[in-house]
Amino acid sequence: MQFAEVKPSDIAINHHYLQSQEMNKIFQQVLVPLTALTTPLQSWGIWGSANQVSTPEMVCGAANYTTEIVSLDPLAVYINGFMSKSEIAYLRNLLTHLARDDPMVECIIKRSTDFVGFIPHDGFEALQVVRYFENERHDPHFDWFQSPPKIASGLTCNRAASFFVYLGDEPEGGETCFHYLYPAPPDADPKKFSNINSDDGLGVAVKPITGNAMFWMNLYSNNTGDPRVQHSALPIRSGTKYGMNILLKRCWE
Ligand SMILES: O=C(O)CCC(=O)C(=O)O
Ligand SMILES: [Fe+2]
Repeated sequence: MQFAEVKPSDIAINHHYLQSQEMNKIFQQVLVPLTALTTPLQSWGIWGSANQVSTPEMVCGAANYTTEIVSLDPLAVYINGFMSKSEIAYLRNLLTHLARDDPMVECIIKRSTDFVGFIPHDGFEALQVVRYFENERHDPHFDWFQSPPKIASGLTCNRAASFFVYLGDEPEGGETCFHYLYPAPPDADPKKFSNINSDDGLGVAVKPITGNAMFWMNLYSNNTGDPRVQHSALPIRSGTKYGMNILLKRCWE
């Protein structure tokens, strides 16, 4: 089976990542601060651990996803059907007035908390929804902070792991590229994955399929950041892409 190859030169130089004032205004009141990665974390400690979470039966279906391990070390997992079409429709309809205690937000946090299982953590940051228009992209970056912030209690916190959930539409382009993960094997589903044609032979690109998600670890167990999970989003060639970051916190003394 042939994979469409993505060349490193396709990967982001001048990305425009939701920096317009207009977009910021739209999302400021929302659940969902559209923060750039460098924005200080206003929300440490607000989003909670499992015991703060209710089960909003009305809007939150039973988890109904399947998983495929993309990389064992660093751990990276592809999730089929992490969010259902109706959950995504609900989220996208309410995007501009969704409250922090909205049952759907609680549902997503609960599902994510269940997924991370035994991984030591301190709850989640506020959800971040991002939108890309044509030609927009996200340059190679880490989700973990190189200088992790100290919170009021004196603890230092960083992003232990990330989920990125594709919320539609399904644009041309817009793949999430992991530059240092091994390429997809020949029997991987080409609808979901393609390979990066890099000099070092590494790299996998994940296509934005609505409802599916990637999960990966950002920190080693000694809390230092793992450079192997550098990633980027390729430019949208046509269409629009919505996605959601669900970022797992970990704090230490
Ligand atoms: O848009 C993507 O595919 C990835 C986005 C991302 O890495 C981020 O928002 O931190
Ligand atoms: Fe990221």
